Amino acid sequence: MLLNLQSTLIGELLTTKEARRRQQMYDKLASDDHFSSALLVVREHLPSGNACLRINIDATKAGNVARFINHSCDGGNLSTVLVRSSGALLPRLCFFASKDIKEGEELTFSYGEIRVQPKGSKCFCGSFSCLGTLPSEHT
Ligand SMILES: C[S@@+](CC[C@H](N)C(=O)[O-])C[C@H]1O[C@@H](n2cnc3c(N)ncnc32)[C@H](O)[C@@H]1O
Repeated sequence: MLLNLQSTLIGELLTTKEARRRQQMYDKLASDDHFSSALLVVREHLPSGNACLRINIDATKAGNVARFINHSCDGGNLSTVLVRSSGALLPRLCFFASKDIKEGEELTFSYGEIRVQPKGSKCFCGSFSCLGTLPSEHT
């Protein structure tokens, strides 16, 4: 069976100041193996490369099923797209299947390319292109 998947990430919308505060707190808690955060910083870029929009979505405490999607270094089987609906102040971060997904297959996407903490949290994506650590950026 092939899935036709479309989902939106729901979570708290944070100011950048609050996102930075929480990220520091989550990094400390991450030393405990049982803690997992779901704070995503989405940046939209102009063709010049400059960021023109930043959205901080924290689904750690309140969110929907999309908060359980793990990272894969090979890009996974989902793509993220910012979708704008007329009348909405902010775009929504939506996930679309980027390839055929078999029943029971784990849903994954790439959390990003940058790793500012080379000895950061270990990545267990298991893909051939796994870099060994999860993506990390200065928030
Ligand atoms: C959005 S949550 C994903 C769901 C999470 N695994 C859970 O069970 O709640 C993001 C967190 O999951 C963990 N995670 C996601 N992808 C991972 C991977 N490839 N390897 C190791 N941990 C991962 C990290 O702790 C990360 O901060």
